[in-house]
Amino acid sequence: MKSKIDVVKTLLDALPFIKKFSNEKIVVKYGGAAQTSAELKEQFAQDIVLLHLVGMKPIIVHGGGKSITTLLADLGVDTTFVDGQRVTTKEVMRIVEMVLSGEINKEIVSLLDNHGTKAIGISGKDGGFLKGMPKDFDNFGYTGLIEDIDPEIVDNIIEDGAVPVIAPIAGSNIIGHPGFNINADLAASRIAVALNARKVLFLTDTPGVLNKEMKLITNLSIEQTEALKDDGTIQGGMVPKVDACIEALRGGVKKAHIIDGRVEHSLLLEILTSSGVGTCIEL
Ligand SMILES: Nc1ncnc2c1ncn2[C@@H]1O[C@H](COP(=O)(O)OP(=O)(O)O)[C@@H](O)[C@H]1O
Ligand SMILES: CC(=O)N[C@@H](CCC(=O)OP(=O)(O)O)C(=O)O
Repeated sequence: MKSKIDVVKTLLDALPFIKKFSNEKIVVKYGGAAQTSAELKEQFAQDIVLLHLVGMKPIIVHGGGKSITTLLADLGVDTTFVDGQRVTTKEVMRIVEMVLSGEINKEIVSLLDNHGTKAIGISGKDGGFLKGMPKDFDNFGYTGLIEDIDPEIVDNIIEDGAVPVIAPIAGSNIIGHPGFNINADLAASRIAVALNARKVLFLTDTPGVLNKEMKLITNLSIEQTEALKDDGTIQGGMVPKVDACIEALRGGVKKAHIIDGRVEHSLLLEILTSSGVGTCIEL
């Protein structure tokens, strides 16, 4: 058991990190793969509440790919992925919006609320936050890219002392358009850049970026990351994730981390300790 002085030391160890990141915006991409158990979800909420209470400005962008795939299967609707991105028919788009905006977004908001932090859930359709455009309509349908961001609604939520919780769906300027399904990793990086975030963290279901021997790579430059994509070491869902890290870094975010959302309190370990966890990508 820890002695009382050990407890104090743990708190003091966190002090430089609290000073460094206090008042800074930190975008946390909470992937569907890291939302697997009720216990992990609770711990994630506690981590966000603590970061918020010590003065940081966490912004959550969530995924939910696994839940979307499960509901589509339950409904007997086929779904396919190309390079880690879902092909989104009009029918799939309805389910994507139900799961992301209707279910997961509100679940995260309630969790944060239950732990004592005011949270406001929106999708990119709210307040004209994200405007999308087709990635490649013929091959991907309503899967989109972000064309434009108006950060005002999120800045207002932060100013109001709440944590923004964002579902990665973009609106359209065309009347009656169903909107766009945006890969949550790519949404997180664009949002991090537009909001001048200091850091972006991606919580997922692997220890970080793994090499061909399945060992964790703790630090990567952009060039090294591109090389791992080119030689096929990085595949599937990790492709949009590292693309998102690179986009965030090129847009001025100082560090991008890919960390294991299955590890207890991985967010606090990464942000408030010197040991860090997962893969850190920087310029
Ligand atoms: N080099 C790699 N290192 C780690 N994971 C990889 C790598 N290449 C492919 N992957 C895959 O990427 C997955 C993470 O992406 P994804 O399933 O989309 O997660 P999330 O729902 O968190 O966005 C991992 O579970 C793993 O199967
Ligand atoms: C275009 C595209 O692929 N959109 C994703 C959106 C959710 C997501 O990105 O969820 P994860 O972060 O849990 O993978 C999808 O439909 O699954």
